[in-house]
Amino acid sequence: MTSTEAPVAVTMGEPAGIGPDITVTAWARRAELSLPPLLVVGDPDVLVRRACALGLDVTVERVDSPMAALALSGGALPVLPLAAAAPVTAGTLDPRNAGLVLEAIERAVALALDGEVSAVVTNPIHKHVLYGAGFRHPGHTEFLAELARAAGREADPVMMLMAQGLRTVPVTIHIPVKDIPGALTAEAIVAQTRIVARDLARSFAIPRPRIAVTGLNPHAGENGSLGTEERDIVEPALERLRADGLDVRGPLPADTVFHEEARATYDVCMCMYHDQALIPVKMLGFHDGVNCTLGLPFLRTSPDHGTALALAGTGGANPSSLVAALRAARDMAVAAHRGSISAAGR
Ligand SMILES: NC(=O)C1=CN([C@@H]2O[C@H](COP(=O)(O)OP(=O)(O)OC[C@H]3O[C@@H](n4cnc5c(N)ncnc54)[C@H](O)[C@@H]3O)[C@@H](O)[C@H]2O)C=CC1
Ligand SMILES: NCC(=O)COP(=O)(O)O
Repeated sequence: MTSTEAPVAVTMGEPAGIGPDITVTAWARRAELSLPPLLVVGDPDVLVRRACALGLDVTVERVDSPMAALALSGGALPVLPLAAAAPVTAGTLDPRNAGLVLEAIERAVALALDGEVSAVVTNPIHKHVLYGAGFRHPGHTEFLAELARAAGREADPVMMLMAQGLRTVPVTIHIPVKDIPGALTAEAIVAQTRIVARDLARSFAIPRPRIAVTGLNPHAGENGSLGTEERDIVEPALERLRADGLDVRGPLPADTVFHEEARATYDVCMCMYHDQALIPVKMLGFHDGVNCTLGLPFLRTSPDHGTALALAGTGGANPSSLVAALRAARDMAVAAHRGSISAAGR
C-alpha cells in the first residue's frame, strides 16, 4: 500500500457535537462527492445512532486496521472501534467522554506515524469540556505535535487555514488578545514562515511561495505612530527571511490584504493573531474552509468549524467543510508522494 493508496483516518471528535453527523452525511454521499478511502476512529454505536437520527442509510462495519477498511471497498463505513464511557446525547456534553475524544486522536496519529494511513482528518473537539477534563493543550495543533514528539519524531506545528484559494497562518493562536504583543516575536515569525515555505513546496507543489506578512497594528503601525511592533518585530523577521531567499512582503496593513486583487498577489498570508487569519477565511468559505497543520511528520487537515452542539442530531450540519478537508488531505498526500519520488530521482 503506497502513501496515497492508504485510507485517511478520520477522528470522531466530540461525540455530542456535529462530528458524527457530518461524517455519516458525507459518507452517505461518498460516490457523488468522490471521497478518498477513509477509516473513522471512534465509537461505532454513536455513528449508527446519529445516522439513524438523520434518516441516513449508512451501514457501519468494525475493522481492526486500515487494510481491513480498504478491503470493504467503500460499502460499509469502516470504523476502528472505541467505546464512549458515558451515554452520548446529541448536543449535550459529558466530560466523561473526554477520554474517548483524546483516544481517537491518539490512535489516528499512531496509524499516521506508522504510515498505515495517508493523513489524519480531525472532527471538531469541544475545547472547554476537554480543558475541564485536564487536557493541557490549546487544541489539536499542539496536541498532535506532542504525540509526534512522544513517538520520537520532530514536530513544529503551524496552523494554516484555507478557503477559496486563500491561505492564512496565525502566528499567535489561542491566547487572549491582551497577550498578543508579548507573545509575538521575530523568532516565531521566522520559524513559522520557514516551515510554511517548506511545506507549501512539499505538500502543495508550490516550490517558491509568495508570502505576504501582515502588521499587528492598524495601518501596519503607520510608521510607528500607531504602534511599534512592525518596526521592532515584523520588519527584522522579514529581513531574516529575505536573507534566506524567501519571497516575503510586508508588514502589510491587515485591512487591505484580503480583498480579491490583493489575494491574487500571494500564496499565503502570515497573520499576527487568530482572528486576523481566521475571519477572512471563514468569510470567504465557511462551508468549504479547511484547517491544516504544517510542520508535523504526517498530514493533518480538519473542517474549519467547531462542534456546533445545537445542530447535532438535527440534520442542520453542513458536511462541506469536512468534505473539503478530506479532499485537501488526499491532494496533499498525492503532492507529497510526487515530490518524494522526484526528490529520490534527483
Ligand atoms: N478544530 C476544532 O476542533 C475546532 C473546535 N472548535 C470548538 O468548537 C466549540 C464551539 O465553537 P463555536 O465558536 O461555537 O464555533 P462553531 O463553528 O461550532 O459554531 C459557529 C456557528 O457556525 C454554525 N456551524 C458550525 N459548523 C457548521 C456546519 N457544519 N454546518 C452548519 N452550521 C455550522 C454553528 O451552528 C454556529 O452558529 C468550541 O469549544 C471551540 O473551541 C472550534 C473550531 C475548531
Ligand atoms: N480556531 C481554530 C481552531 O480552534 C482549530 O484548532 P485546532 O484544534 O485545530 O488546534
